[in-house]
Amino acid sequence: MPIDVLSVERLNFYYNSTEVLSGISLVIHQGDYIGLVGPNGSGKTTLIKVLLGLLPFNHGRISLFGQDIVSFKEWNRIGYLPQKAASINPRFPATVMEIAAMGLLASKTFPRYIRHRDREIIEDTLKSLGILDLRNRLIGELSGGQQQRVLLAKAIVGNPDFLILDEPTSALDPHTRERFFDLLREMNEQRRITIILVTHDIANIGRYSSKLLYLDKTIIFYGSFLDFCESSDVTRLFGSFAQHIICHRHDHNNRKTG
Ligand SMILES: Nc1ncnc2c1ncn2[C@@H]1O[C@H](COP(=O)(O)OP(=O)(O)OP(=O)(O)O)[C@@H](O)[C@H]1O
Repeated sequence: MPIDVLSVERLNFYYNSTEVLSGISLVIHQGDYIGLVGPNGSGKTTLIKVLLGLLPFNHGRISLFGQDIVSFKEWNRIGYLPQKAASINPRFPATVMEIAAMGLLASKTFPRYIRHRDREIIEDTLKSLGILDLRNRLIGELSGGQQQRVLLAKAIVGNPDFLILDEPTSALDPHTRERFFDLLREMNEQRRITIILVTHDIANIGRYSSKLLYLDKTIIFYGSFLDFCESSDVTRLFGSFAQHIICHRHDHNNRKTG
């Protein structure tokens, strides 16, 4: 039986005494591509940080690749792009190539140095994100969108099994955004990489992901787009307008591609 990429049982998380995540239970399978949506302050980033072991949770249980998070060590299997990619120290003395290389070094056992083949992999990744020509520039000298692409390169260069992206396209121009989503689709469909994508772009989310996770402190909806679009519970909860916005684009894309 295949091992679940992620399993969460009855998770609760508090900041001080304020409950931010309540009774979260979910299972993510290999190859799932999940759009994580919800209003501002609904706990999306907090959930991601808890899943990455960056915040200690109060109650519940989390397993990654079948192992309890408490003893999990294979963090190199997970690529992560944090939300505030643009808040880079302008004096950070690393080039684009060096930042991207960090994502590859994390997955290496000793000796940890970059070989010729690694350099090719890094350059291919930079090229796929349209930033190969920036490879020798210092990260602090780049624009917000360029910096975001560099951090994306770092997150995906090690070919992770599980990719978690917190609003990855907020600083990208439309052309780069489309290229980026094509790249994610290829990683998901051809390499079966599991993806969680946090986004506020609900009008387009159905074009990219296969499942929707709607969070508002607790899970409001988690399932396929088909279920979301056909559910009368969803209509009651979100209103037919919001449901239509999400489902219309999904239908449109299915017709286009299918
Ligand atoms: N370090 C912190 N200390 C205390 N409260 C926090 C902290 N970080 C976030 N919160 C609170 O936790 C709640 C969830 O925040 P979180 O950033 O997870 O939401 P989000 O869904 O990612 O929001 P957004 O869509 O605006 O990015 C909010 O009420 C926020 O104010």
